[in-house]
Amino acid sequence: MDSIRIVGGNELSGIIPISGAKNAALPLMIASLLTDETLTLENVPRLADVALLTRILVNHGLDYSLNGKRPGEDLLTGQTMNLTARSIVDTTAPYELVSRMRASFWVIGPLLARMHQARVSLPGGCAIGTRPVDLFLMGLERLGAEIDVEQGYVIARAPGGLVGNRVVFPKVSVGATHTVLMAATLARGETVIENAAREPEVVDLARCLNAMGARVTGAGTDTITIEGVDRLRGARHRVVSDRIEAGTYAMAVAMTGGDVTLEGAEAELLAGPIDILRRVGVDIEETNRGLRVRRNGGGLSPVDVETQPFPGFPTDLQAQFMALMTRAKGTSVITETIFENRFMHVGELARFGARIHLDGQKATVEGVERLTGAPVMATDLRASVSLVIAALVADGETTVNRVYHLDRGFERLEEKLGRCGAVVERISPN
Ligand SMILES: CC(=O)N[C@H]1[C@@H](OP(=O)(O)OP(=O)(O)OC[C@H]2O[C@@H](n3ccc(=O)[nH]c3=O)[C@H](O)[C@@H]2O)O[C@H](CO)[C@@H](O)[C@@H]1O
Ligand SMILES: C=C(OP(=O)(O)O)C(=O)O
Repeated sequence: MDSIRIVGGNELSGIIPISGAKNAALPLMIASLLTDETLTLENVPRLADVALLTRILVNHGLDYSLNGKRPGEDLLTGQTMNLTARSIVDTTAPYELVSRMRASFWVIGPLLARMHQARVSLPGGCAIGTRPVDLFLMGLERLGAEIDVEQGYVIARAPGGLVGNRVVFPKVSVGATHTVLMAATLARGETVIENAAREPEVVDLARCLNAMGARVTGAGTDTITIEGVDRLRGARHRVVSDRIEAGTYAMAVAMTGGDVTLEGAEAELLAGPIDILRRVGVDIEETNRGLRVRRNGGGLSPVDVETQPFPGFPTDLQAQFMALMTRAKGTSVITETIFENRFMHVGELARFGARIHLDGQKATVEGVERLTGAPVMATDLRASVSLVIAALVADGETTVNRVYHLDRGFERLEEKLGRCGAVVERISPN
Protein backbone atom coordinates (compact mmCIF):
# COMPACT_ATOMS: atom_id res chain seq x y z
CA MET A 1 0.00 0.00 0.00
CA ASP A 2 1.48 3.37 -1.02
CA SER A 3 2.23 6.12 1.49
CA ILE A 4 3.29 9.74 1.09
CA ARG A 5 6.29 11.24 2.84
CA ILE A 6 6.39 14.98 3.39
CA VAL A 7 9.04 17.16 4.98
CA GLY A 8 7.41 20.38 6.14
CA GLY A 9 8.66 23.93 6.10
CA ASN A 10 8.73 25.10 2.47
CA GLU A 11 6.56 27.85 1.03
CA LEU A 12 4.63 27.00 -2.12
CA SER A 13 5.13 29.03 -5.26
CA GLY A 14 4.40 28.45 -8.90
CA ILE A 15 1.46 27.12 -10.87
CA ILE A 16 -0.89 24.29 -9.98
CA PRO A 17 -3.15 23.12 -12.81
CA ILE A 18 -6.64 22.32 -11.54
CA SER A 19 -8.14 19.08 -12.85
CA GLY A 20 -11.65 18.34 -14.01
CA ALA A 21 -13.99 17.78 -11.07
CA LYS A 22 -14.33 14.21 -9.83
CA ASN A 23 -17.82 14.99 -8.58
CA ALA A 24 -18.87 16.20 -12.04
CA ALA A 25 -17.04 13.53 -14.05
CA LEU A 26 -18.78 10.69 -12.20
CA PRO A 27 -22.43 11.69 -12.95
CA LEU A 28 -21.40 12.75 -16.49
CA MET A 29 -19.96 9.29 -17.14
CA ILE A 30 -23.14 7.73 -15.75
CA ALA A 31 -25.22 9.90 -18.11
CA SER A 32 -23.62 8.02 -21.02
CA LEU A 33 -25.98 5.13 -20.18
CA LEU A 34 -28.91 7.28 -21.35
CA THR A 35 -28.01 7.07 -25.05
CA ASP A 36 -26.83 4.48 -27.58
CA GLU A 37 -24.58 7.12 -29.17
CA THR A 38 -21.12 8.26 -28.04
CA LEU A 39 -20.68 10.78 -25.24
CA THR A 40 -17.23 12.36 -25.38
CA LEU A 41 -16.00 13.88 -22.14
CA GLU A 42 -12.94 16.12 -22.10
CA ASN A 43 -10.90 17.07 -19.03
CA VAL A 44 -11.69 13.82 -17.16
CA PRO A 45 -9.35 13.53 -14.17
CA ARG A 46 -7.13 10.45 -13.82
CA LEU A 47 -8.49 9.15 -10.54
CA ALA A 48 -9.21 5.81 -8.89
CA ASP A 49 -12.93 6.65 -8.72
CA VAL A 50 -13.04 7.27 -12.48
CA ALA A 51 -11.33 3.92 -13.13
CA LEU A 52 -13.72 2.09 -10.81
CA LEU A 53 -16.81 3.71 -12.31
CA THR A 54 -15.55 2.76 -15.78
CA ARG A 55 -15.50 -0.90 -14.65
CA ILE A 56 -19.04 -0.58 -13.33
CA LEU A 57 -20.31 0.96 -16.58
CA VAL A 58 -18.53 -1.67 -18.69
CA ASN A 59 -20.46 -4.26 -16.70
CA HIS A 60 -23.68 -2.63 -17.98
CA GLY A 61 -22.44 -2.78 -21.60
CA LEU A 62 -20.35 0.36 -22.04
CA ASP A 63 -17.57 0.54 -24.64
CA TYR A 64 -15.00 3.22 -23.97
CA SER A 65 -11.75 4.61 -25.25
CA LEU A 66 -9.30 7.04 -23.72
CA ASN A 67 -6.89 9.28 -25.54
CA GLY A 68 -3.24 9.03 -24.61
CA LYS A 69 -1.05 12.03 -23.93
CA ARG A 70 -0.59 14.04 -27.12
CA PRO A 71 2.93 15.29 -27.99
CA GLY A 72 3.56 18.61 -26.27
CA GLU A 73 0.62 18.09 -23.89
CA ASP A 74 1.32 18.71 -20.24
CA LEU A 75 1.48 15.58 -18.11
CA LEU A 76 -1.19 17.04 -15.91
CA THR A 77 -3.77 17.66 -18.64
CA GLY A 78 -7.04 15.75 -18.21
CA GLN A 79 -7.94 12.90 -20.48
CA THR A 80 -10.64 12.66 -23.14
CA MET A 81 -13.00 9.73 -22.77
CA ASN A 82 -15.40 8.36 -25.39
CA LEU A 83 -18.26 6.45 -23.78
CA THR A 84 -20.71 4.41 -25.86
CA ALA A 85 -23.48 2.31 -24.34
CA ARG A 86 -24.84 0.98 -27.65
CA SER A 87 -26.90 -1.54 -25.72
CA ILE A 88 -27.34 -2.25 -22.04
CA VAL A 89 -26.40 -5.89 -21.47
CA ASP A 90 -26.97 -6.05 -17.72
CA THR A 91 -29.24 -3.89 -15.54
CA THR A 92 -27.69 -5.17 -12.29
CA ALA A 93 -25.05 -3.14 -10.47
CA PRO A 94 -23.47 -5.68 -8.11
CA TYR A 95 -22.57 -5.26 -4.45
CA GLU A 96 -18.85 -5.96 -5.07
CA LEU A 97 -18.59 -2.80 -7.18
CA VAL A 98 -21.26 -0.44 -5.75
CA SER A 99 -20.04 -0.98 -2.18
CA ARG A 100 -16.64 0.44 -3.19
CA MET A 101 -17.95 3.75 -4.46
CA ARG A 102 -21.12 5.41 -3.38
CA ALA A 103 -21.75 7.45 -6.53
CA SER A 104 -22.10 4.24 -8.55
CA PHE A 105 -25.58 3.86 -7.00
CA TRP A 106 -26.62 6.73 -9.29
CA VAL A 107 -26.71 4.36 -12.31
CA ILE A 108 -30.18 3.46 -11.07
CA GLY A 109 -31.60 6.64 -12.72
CA PRO A 110 -30.38 6.08 -16.31
CA LEU A 111 -30.94 2.29 -16.19
CA LEU A 112 -34.53 2.76 -15.09
CA ALA A 113 -35.16 5.51 -17.62
CA ARG A 114 -33.71 3.60 -20.58
CA MET A 115 -34.40 -0.05 -19.72
CA HIS A 116 -37.43 0.44 -17.43
CA GLN A 117 -35.74 -1.73 -14.82
CA ALA A 118 -32.68 -1.74 -12.59
CA ARG A 119 -31.28 -3.86 -9.79
CA VAL A 120 -28.67 -1.90 -7.89
CA SER A 121 -26.93 -2.84 -4.67
CA LEU A 122 -27.46 -0.51 -1.73
CA PRO A 123 -24.21 1.44 -1.34
CA GLY A 124 -24.09 1.22 2.46
CA GLY A 125 -22.62 3.83 4.77
CA CYS A 126 -19.06 5.03 4.85
CA ALA A 127 -16.53 6.69 7.15
CA ILE A 128 -18.30 10.07 7.03
CA GLY A 129 -21.86 8.99 7.83
CA THR A 130 -24.70 6.52 7.29
CA ARG A 131 -25.71 8.09 3.95
CA PRO A 132 -29.17 6.57 3.31
CA VAL A 133 -30.86 6.49 -0.13
CA ASP A 134 -34.46 7.27 0.90
CA LEU A 135 -34.54 10.49 -1.15
CA PHE A 136 -33.48 8.67 -4.32
CA LEU A 137 -36.19 6.05 -3.85
CA MET A 138 -38.85 8.67 -3.09
CA GLY A 139 -37.87 10.66 -6.20
CA LEU A 140 -37.94 7.63 -8.51
CA GLU A 141 -41.27 6.48 -7.03
CA ARG A 142 -42.70 9.90 -7.81
CA LEU A 143 -41.72 9.24 -11.45
CA GLY A 144 -43.79 6.04 -11.33
CA ALA A 145 -41.15 3.44 -10.43
CA GLU A 146 -42.14 0.47 -8.28
CA ILE A 147 -39.40 -0.15 -5.77
CA ASP A 148 -38.56 -3.13 -3.58
CA VAL A 149 -35.51 -3.69 -1.46
CA GLU A 150 -34.47 -7.36 -1.38
CA GLN A 151 -31.27 -8.95 -0.10
CA GLY A 152 -29.40 -5.65 -0.10
CA TYR A 153 -30.50 -4.67 -3.61
CA VAL A 154 -32.89 -1.97 -4.74
CA ILE A 155 -35.11 -3.45 -7.43
CA ALA A 156 -36.80 -0.74 -9.46
CA ARG A 157 -39.29 -1.31 -12.28
CA ALA A 158 -41.31 0.99 -14.51
CA PRO A 159 -42.86 -1.39 -17.08
CA GLY A 160 -44.59 1.36 -19.04
CA GLY A 161 -41.67 3.81 -18.67
CA LEU A 162 -41.21 6.69 -16.23
CA VAL A 163 -43.73 9.54 -16.10
CA GLY A 164 -42.83 13.13 -15.20
CA ASN A 165 -44.07 14.50 -11.86
CA ARG A 166 -43.33 17.03 -9.11
CA VAL A 167 -40.53 15.84 -6.81
CA VAL A 168 -40.05 17.82 -3.62
CA PHE A 169 -36.93 16.88 -1.68
CA PRO A 170 -37.29 17.46 2.08
CA LYS A 171 -33.50 17.84 2.27
CA VAL A 172 -30.91 18.92 -0.30
CA SER A 173 -29.12 15.92 -1.81
CA VAL A 174 -26.59 16.19 -4.62
CA GLY A 175 -26.81 12.51 -5.58
CA ALA A 176 -30.61 12.32 -5.47
CA THR A 177 -30.81 15.48 -7.62
CA HIS A 178 -28.38 14.00 -10.20
CA THR A 179 -30.31 10.72 -10.25
CA VAL A 180 -33.83 12.12 -10.61
CA LEU A 181 -32.56 14.67 -13.15
CA MET A 182 -31.06 11.93 -15.34
CA ALA A 183 -34.12 9.69 -14.97
CA ALA A 184 -36.54 12.49 -15.86
CA THR A 185 -34.83 13.30 -19.17
CA LEU A 186 -36.43 10.20 -20.74
CA ALA A 187 -39.71 10.27 -18.75
CA ARG A 188 -43.03 11.14 -20.44
CA GLY A 189 -44.01 14.73 -19.71
CA GLU A 190 -42.67 17.32 -17.30
CA THR A 191 -40.78 16.81 -14.05
CA VAL A 192 -40.20 19.60 -11.56
CA ILE A 193 -37.57 19.00 -8.86
CA GLU A 194 -38.00 21.32 -5.88
CA ASN A 195 -35.35 21.92 -3.22
CA ALA A 196 -32.84 20.61 -5.79
CA ALA A 197 -29.11 20.75 -5.06
CA ARG A 198 -27.58 23.90 -6.62
CA GLU A 199 -24.02 22.57 -6.77
CA PRO A 200 -21.97 23.47 -9.90
CA GLU A 201 -21.67 19.74 -10.65
CA VAL A 202 -25.48 19.57 -11.06
CA VAL A 203 -25.27 22.53 -13.45
CA ASP A 204 -22.51 20.76 -15.40
CA LEU A 205 -24.60 17.59 -15.68
CA ALA A 206 -27.64 19.58 -16.88
CA ARG A 207 -25.50 21.32 -19.52
CA CYS A 208 -24.24 18.01 -20.82
CA LEU A 209 -27.73 16.48 -20.82
CA ASN A 210 -29.00 19.46 -22.83
CA ALA A 211 -26.15 18.98 -25.32
CA MET A 212 -27.40 15.39 -25.61
CA GLY A 213 -30.86 16.67 -26.53
CA ALA A 214 -32.51 16.84 -23.09
CA ARG A 215 -34.71 19.79 -22.11
CA VAL A 216 -33.56 20.90 -18.67
CA THR A 217 -33.99 24.41 -17.25
CA GLY A 218 -33.30 25.89 -13.82
CA ALA A 219 -30.16 23.91 -12.90
CA GLY A 220 -28.20 26.00 -10.41
CA THR A 221 -31.43 27.17 -8.74
CA ASP A 222 -33.49 25.15 -6.28
CA THR A 223 -36.15 24.34 -8.90
CA ILE A 224 -35.17 22.27 -11.94
CA THR A 225 -37.68 21.59 -14.71
CA ILE A 226 -37.20 18.71 -17.13
CA GLU A 227 -39.36 18.20 -20.21
CA GLY A 228 -38.95 14.51 -21.08
CA VAL A 229 -37.82 13.54 -24.61
CA ASP A 230 -38.04 10.21 -26.50
CA ARG A 231 -34.31 9.74 -26.90
CA LEU A 232 -30.96 11.36 -26.21
CA ARG A 233 -28.04 11.50 -28.63
CA GLY A 234 -24.26 11.68 -28.37
CA ALA A 235 -22.47 14.92 -27.46
CA ARG A 236 -19.11 16.40 -26.53
CA HIS A 237 -18.70 18.05 -23.14
CA ARG A 238 -15.82 19.43 -21.06
CA VAL A 239 -15.89 18.56 -17.35
CA VAL A 240 -16.05 21.66 -15.12
CA SER A 241 -12.92 22.43 -13.07
CA ASP A 242 -12.65 20.91 -9.61
CA ARG A 243 -13.62 23.58 -7.08
CA ILE A 244 -12.76 21.27 -4.18
CA GLU A 245 -9.27 20.58 -5.52
CA ALA A 246 -8.80 24.33 -6.10
CA GLY A 247 -10.05 25.16 -2.60
CA THR A 248 -7.73 22.52 -1.14
CA TYR A 249 -4.62 23.97 -2.80
CA ALA A 250 -5.72 27.49 -1.83
CA MET A 251 -5.73 26.30 1.79
CA ALA A 252 -2.34 24.64 1.34
CA VAL A 253 -0.87 27.97 0.14
CA ALA A 254 -2.63 29.79 2.97
CA MET A 255 -0.96 27.35 5.36
CA THR A 256 2.60 27.47 3.98
CA GLY A 257 2.65 31.05 2.69
CA GLY A 258 3.86 31.79 -0.84
CA ASP A 259 2.34 32.67 -4.18
CA VAL A 260 0.56 30.13 -6.35
CA THR A 261 -1.68 30.42 -9.40
CA LEU A 262 -4.40 27.79 -9.51
CA GLU A 263 -4.67 27.43 -13.25
CA GLY A 264 -8.20 26.92 -14.50
CA ALA A 265 -9.83 27.47 -11.08
CA GLU A 266 -13.17 29.29 -11.32
CA ALA A 267 -13.75 31.99 -8.70
CA GLU A 268 -17.54 31.95 -8.91
CA LEU A 269 -17.62 28.28 -7.92
CA LEU A 270 -15.61 29.07 -4.80
CA ALA A 271 -17.16 32.35 -3.65
CA GLY A 272 -17.88 31.11 -0.08
CA PRO A 273 -14.42 29.65 0.64
CA ILE A 274 -12.66 32.63 -1.03
CA ASP A 275 -14.53 35.00 1.24
CA ILE A 276 -13.54 32.95 4.30
CA LEU A 277 -9.88 32.74 3.22
CA ARG A 278 -9.73 36.49 2.74
CA ARG A 279 -10.99 36.91 6.29
CA VAL A 280 -8.22 34.53 7.41
CA GLY A 281 -5.68 36.91 5.83
CA VAL A 282 -5.02 35.37 2.42
CA ASP A 283 -4.83 37.46 -0.79
CA ILE A 284 -6.90 35.91 -3.56
CA GLU A 285 -7.14 37.51 -6.94
CA GLU A 286 -8.95 36.36 -10.08
CA THR A 287 -6.62 36.43 -13.09
CA ASN A 288 -7.04 35.37 -16.70
CA ARG A 289 -5.28 32.08 -15.86
CA GLY A 290 -7.38 31.24 -12.81
CA LEU A 291 -6.93 32.23 -9.17
CA ARG A 292 -3.78 33.69 -7.67
CA VAL A 293 -3.42 32.85 -3.98
CA ARG A 294 -0.81 34.65 -1.85
CA ARG A 295 0.20 34.94 1.74
CA ASN A 296 3.43 36.71 2.49
CA GLY A 297 4.09 36.74 6.21
CA GLY A 298 1.41 37.80 8.66
CA GLY A 299 -0.47 35.32 10.81
CA LEU A 300 -3.68 33.44 10.12
CA SER A 301 -6.78 34.93 11.71
CA PRO A 302 -9.27 32.46 13.21
CA VAL A 303 -12.63 32.37 11.40
CA ASP A 304 -15.70 30.30 12.32
CA VAL A 305 -17.17 28.17 9.55
CA GLU A 306 -20.37 26.16 9.14
CA THR A 307 -20.75 23.74 6.24
CA GLN A 308 -23.84 24.19 4.04
CA PRO A 309 -25.06 23.05 0.63
CA PHE A 310 -23.85 25.23 -2.28
CA PRO A 311 -23.38 28.20 -2.30
CA GLY A 312 -22.41 27.79 1.37
CA PHE A 313 -19.07 26.51 2.62
CA PRO A 314 -18.65 22.95 1.23
CA THR A 315 -18.38 19.99 3.57
CA ASP A 316 -15.71 18.68 1.17
CA LEU A 317 -13.40 21.53 2.33
CA GLN A 318 -14.16 21.25 6.04
CA ALA A 319 -11.23 19.00 6.97
CA GLN A 320 -8.76 21.11 4.97
CA PHE A 321 -9.99 24.31 6.64
CA MET A 322 -9.67 22.68 10.04
CA ALA A 323 -6.04 21.83 9.28
CA LEU A 324 -5.47 25.50 8.42
CA MET A 325 -7.11 26.72 11.62
CA THR A 326 -4.77 24.56 13.74
CA ARG A 327 -2.16 27.28 13.06
CA ALA A 328 -4.44 30.33 13.45
CA LYS A 329 -3.70 33.00 16.04
CA GLY A 330 -6.72 32.21 18.22
CA THR A 331 -9.73 29.91 18.44
CA SER A 332 -12.18 29.01 15.68
CA VAL A 333 -15.34 26.91 15.68
CA ILE A 334 -16.07 24.62 12.75
CA THR A 335 -19.58 23.18 12.49
CA GLU A 336 -20.37 20.27 10.19
CA THR A 337 -24.05 20.23 9.21
CA ILE A 338 -24.07 17.85 6.20
CA PHE A 339 -22.59 14.57 7.47
CA GLU A 340 -22.95 13.32 11.03
CA ASN A 341 -19.49 11.76 11.28
CA ARG A 342 -17.13 13.83 9.19
CA PHE A 343 -14.52 14.45 11.86
CA MET A 344 -12.25 11.42 11.44
CA HIS A 345 -9.33 13.79 10.78
CA VAL A 346 -9.56 15.32 14.28
CA GLY A 347 -7.71 12.44 15.95
CA GLU A 348 -5.06 12.37 13.24
CA LEU A 349 -4.50 16.16 13.34
CA ALA A 350 -3.91 15.78 17.10
CA ARG A 351 -0.90 13.63 16.21
CA PHE A 352 0.75 16.78 14.79
CA GLY A 353 0.11 18.58 18.09
CA ALA A 354 -3.14 20.28 17.03
CA ARG A 355 -5.58 21.21 19.80
CA ILE A 356 -9.15 20.41 18.77
CA HIS A 357 -12.11 19.81 21.04
CA LEU A 358 -15.05 17.96 19.55
CA ASP A 359 -18.60 18.40 20.83
CA GLY A 360 -21.24 16.81 18.62
CA GLN A 361 -21.17 18.57 15.26
CA LYS A 362 -18.88 21.37 16.50
CA ALA A 363 -15.09 21.33 16.57
CA THR A 364 -13.34 24.05 18.53
CA VAL A 365 -9.84 24.56 17.20
CA GLU A 366 -7.30 26.37 19.34
CA GLY A 367 -4.47 27.54 17.09
CA VAL A 368 -0.95 26.45 18.09
CA GLU A 369 2.51 27.94 17.34
CA ARG A 370 3.91 24.82 15.75
CA LEU A 371 2.97 21.41 14.42
CA THR A 372 5.38 18.50 14.39
CA GLY A 373 5.56 15.76 11.75
CA ALA A 374 4.19 12.33 12.63
CA PRO A 375 3.07 9.06 11.06
CA VAL A 376 -0.65 9.52 10.33
CA MET A 377 -3.39 7.54 8.66
CA ALA A 378 -5.76 8.68 5.95
CA THR A 379 -9.37 7.79 6.85
CA ASP A 380 -11.33 9.26 3.96
CA LEU A 381 -10.66 11.36 0.91
CA ARG A 382 -10.81 14.92 2.22
CA ALA A 383 -9.54 13.95 5.69
CA SER A 384 -6.41 12.57 4.01
CA VAL A 385 -5.60 15.79 2.26
CA SER A 386 -6.08 17.77 5.47
CA LEU A 387 -3.18 15.72 6.87
CA VAL A 388 -1.07 16.68 3.85
CA ILE A 389 -1.83 20.37 4.51
CA ALA A 390 -0.76 20.03 8.15
CA ALA A 391 2.38 18.11 7.11
CA LEU A 392 3.45 20.92 4.76
CA VAL A 393 4.15 23.21 7.74
CA ALA A 394 4.96 20.63 10.40
CA ASP A 395 8.52 20.46 11.67
CA GLY A 396 10.24 17.35 10.39
CA GLU A 397 8.85 14.39 8.53
CA THR A 398 5.32 13.08 8.14
CA THR A 399 4.22 9.82 6.57
CA VAL A 400 0.60 9.68 5.43
CA ASN A 401 -0.48 6.07 5.21
CA ARG A 402 -3.44 4.59 3.28
CA VAL A 403 -2.94 6.92 0.37
CA TYR A 404 -5.53 5.07 -1.71
CA HIS A 405 -8.13 7.43 -0.18
CA LEU A 406 -6.23 10.40 -1.69
CA ASP A 407 -5.99 8.71 -5.07
CA ARG A 408 -9.81 8.60 -5.23
CA GLY A 409 -9.97 12.37 -5.64
CA PHE A 410 -6.61 14.12 -6.06
CA GLU A 411 -4.85 13.71 -9.38
CA ARG A 412 -1.03 13.54 -9.08
CA LEU A 413 -1.03 15.43 -5.81
CA GLU A 414 2.63 14.86 -5.05
CA GLU A 415 3.63 16.08 -8.52
CA LYS A 416 1.50 19.23 -8.28
CA LEU A 417 2.83 20.14 -4.82
CA GLY A 418 6.39 19.07 -5.66
CA ARG A 419 6.51 21.43 -8.67
CA CYS A 420 5.70 24.31 -6.29
CA GLY A 421 8.51 23.57 -3.87
CA ALA A 422 7.07 21.08 -1.40
CA VAL A 423 9.23 18.18 -0.31
CA VAL A 424 6.85 15.32 -0.99
CA GLU A 425 7.32 11.83 -2.36
CA ARG A 426 5.20 8.74 -2.86
CA ILE A 427 6.59 5.57 -1.37
CA SER A 428 5.41 2.38 -3.06
CA PRO A 429 6.29 -0.98 -1.53
CA ASN A 430 8.12 -3.06 -4.13
C1 LIG B 1 -19.59 11.99 -5.70
C2 LIG B 1 -20.15 13.22 -5.08
O1 LIG B 1 -20.58 14.13 -5.77
N1 LIG B 1 -20.12 13.27 -3.75
C3 LIG B 1 -20.55 14.49 -3.09
C4 LIG B 1 -22.05 14.42 -2.86
O2 LIG B 1 -22.30 13.26 -2.09
P1 LIG B 1 -23.81 12.77 -1.94
O3 LIG B 1 -24.55 13.04 -3.19
O4 LIG B 1 -23.73 11.36 -1.47
O5 LIG B 1 -24.31 13.70 -0.77
P2 LIG B 1 -25.80 14.22 -0.50
O6 LIG B 1 -25.91 15.62 -0.96
O7 LIG B 1 -26.75 13.22 -1.06
O8 LIG B 1 -25.86 14.14 1.07
C5 LIG B 1 -26.27 15.25 1.88
C6 LIG B 1 -26.94 14.72 3.11
O9 LIG B 1 -28.19 14.13 2.74
C7 LIG B 1 -28.32 12.85 3.32
N2 LIG B 1 -29.14 12.01 2.43
C8 LIG B 1 -28.81 11.89 1.12
C9 LIG B 1 -29.57 11.09 0.28
C10 LIG B 1 -30.69 10.43 0.81
O10 LIG B 1 -31.40 9.67 0.11
N3 LIG B 1 -30.98 10.59 2.12
C11 LIG B 1 -30.25 11.38 2.95
O11 LIG B 1 -30.56 11.51 4.14
C12 LIG B 1 -26.86 12.37 3.44
O12 LIG B 1 -26.74 11.31 4.36
C13 LIG B 1 -26.17 13.64 3.86
O13 LIG B 1 -26.32 13.81 5.24
O14 LIG B 1 -22.46 15.59 -2.15
C14 LIG B 1 -21.85 15.74 -0.85
C15 LIG B 1 -22.44 16.98 -0.19
O15 LIG B 1 -22.05 18.11 -0.88
C16 LIG B 1 -20.33 15.82 -0.99
O16 LIG B 1 -19.76 15.80 0.29
C17 LIG B 1 -19.81 14.62 -1.78
O17 LIG B 1 -18.44 14.82 -2.09
C1 LIG C 1 -17.38 12.40 0.05
C2 LIG C 1 -16.86 12.44 -1.17
O1 LIG C 1 -17.07 11.55 -2.16
P1 LIG C 1 -18.16 10.38 -2.15
O2 LIG C 1 -19.51 11.02 -2.15
O3 LIG C 1 -17.90 9.65 -3.43
O4 LIG C 1 -17.91 9.54 -0.92
C3 LIG C 1 -15.96 13.56 -1.57
O5 LIG C 1 -15.73 13.73 -2.79
O6 LIG C 1 -15.46 14.27 -0.68
